[in-house]
Amino acid sequence: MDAIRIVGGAVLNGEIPISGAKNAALPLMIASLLTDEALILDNLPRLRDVQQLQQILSNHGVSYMIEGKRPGQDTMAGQTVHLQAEEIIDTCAPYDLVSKMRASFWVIGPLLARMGHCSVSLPGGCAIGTRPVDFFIDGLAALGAKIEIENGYVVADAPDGLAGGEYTFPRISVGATHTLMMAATLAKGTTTLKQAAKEPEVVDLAECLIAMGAKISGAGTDTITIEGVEKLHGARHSVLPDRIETGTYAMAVAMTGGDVLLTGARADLLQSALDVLTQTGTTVEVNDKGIRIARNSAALKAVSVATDPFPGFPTDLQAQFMALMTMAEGTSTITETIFENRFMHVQELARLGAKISLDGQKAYVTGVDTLKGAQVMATDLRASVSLVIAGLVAEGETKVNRVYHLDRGFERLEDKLAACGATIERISA
Ligand SMILES: CC(=O)N[C@H]1[C@@H](OP(=O)(O)OP(=O)(O)OC[C@H]2O[C@@H](n3ccc(=O)[nH]c3=O)[C@H](O)[C@@H]2O)O[C@H](CO)[C@@H](O)[C@@H]1O
Ligand SMILES: C=C(OP(=O)(O)O)C(=O)O
Repeated sequence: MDAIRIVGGAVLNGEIPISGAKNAALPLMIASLLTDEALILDNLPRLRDVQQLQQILSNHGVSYMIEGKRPGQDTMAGQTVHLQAEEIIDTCAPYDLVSKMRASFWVIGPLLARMGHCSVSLPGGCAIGTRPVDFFIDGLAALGAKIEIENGYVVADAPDGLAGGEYTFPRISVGATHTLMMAATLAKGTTTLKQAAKEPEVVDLAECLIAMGAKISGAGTDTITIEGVEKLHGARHSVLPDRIETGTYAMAVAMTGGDVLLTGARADLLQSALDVLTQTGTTVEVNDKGIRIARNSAALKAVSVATDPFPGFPTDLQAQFMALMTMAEGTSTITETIFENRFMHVQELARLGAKISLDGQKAYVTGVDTLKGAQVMATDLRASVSLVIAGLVAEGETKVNRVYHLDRGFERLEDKLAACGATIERISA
């Protein structure tokens, strides 16, 4: 199995192109199930989760065609992919496929809306908490579906189609908002979703659905209204830049020092994280090409953060920020409020010499002068990349095992960092 080998100590300088967002690409691909015409997605990142979802969608009958590059086009630019579900050939999403990633469960919304029936295995995804699906079940029931859980599958029926309804999410859920919004586009009548997620990926999906003929207003606020239509049609949509990839590289540069332009990044997608970085003493400058991150030899200041739904500090950047704080001056308190088990990186950061203590949902990180390279591994995607960030400054060699987690969500990670001067490579462990 591959591993990432890093020799710490290099300062990062140069440019890093930001890819299309994994967490927007996945629901956008799933939206292709809602129409028999082609959905063309530009700027789709090359990621393991995208490949995995392609397999799941192909099981339902979605054809997948990657457009060749035009002459002169950057070979590293995101892909353009045509997805077309001319016919749904299978309404069952089986355990083997769905158990590998959380987002695959979201097919339940479009399949039920288009076909009036489906059975979808309970999902997998990053091991960061129990991650129940009660909001999906209650929300789809509010749209008239009859739902049973049978042998690990959610079996959903709406033989006469879904009907518009009102659902208030008990707490903010990105995936349940995506799913109910997609389902409601083909329901008879108007649906109101209250306390909906306001994440940029929800807005991106809504924009794509609107381009497909859906009638949606309020995406990006906490109340989304969807007036059902009889049919959706094909459309072309470009996946928005990855705010978590952006924040990850921003923290890497803050960690090593240097000066890097994150090209194609959009500051409005992660303002809270950028504000926190500024407080650490890192320079954050927005220009017409993206976001420039720089830090000279001045020490990093410890800053405390609590994760929160958008526009708050994202839980998907919590591990990376913790890595940064391991080298800051003073003690930082990091509070995780979204997932109950998202501190799995703490013990691995400790292997590199970090000083972190845990008390329930709070981590207290006291900065140290040096980290030292070691063999580490993580159990989820963002935890894995936090170890890469720490490895970039740790003395000597760090080997990050279980690299498949990184491949789920970071496109060409080692190439992007190496191009800015990091000593990092993929090796066969
Ligand atoms: C592929 C993707 O986009 N994944 C993102 C998505 O995950 P995901 O959509 O799974 O996360 P949610 O927003 O649904 O989860 C938020 C909280 O709600 C709880 N909950 C959710 C649904 C439900 O039916 N019942 C319930 O209790 C969850 O356990 C969690 O505590 O949003 C998370 C929060 O920003 C991010 O960390 C993930 O990277
Ligand atoms: C938690 C994540 O992904 P997933 O929801 O697919 O597990 C993530 O992207 O950080």
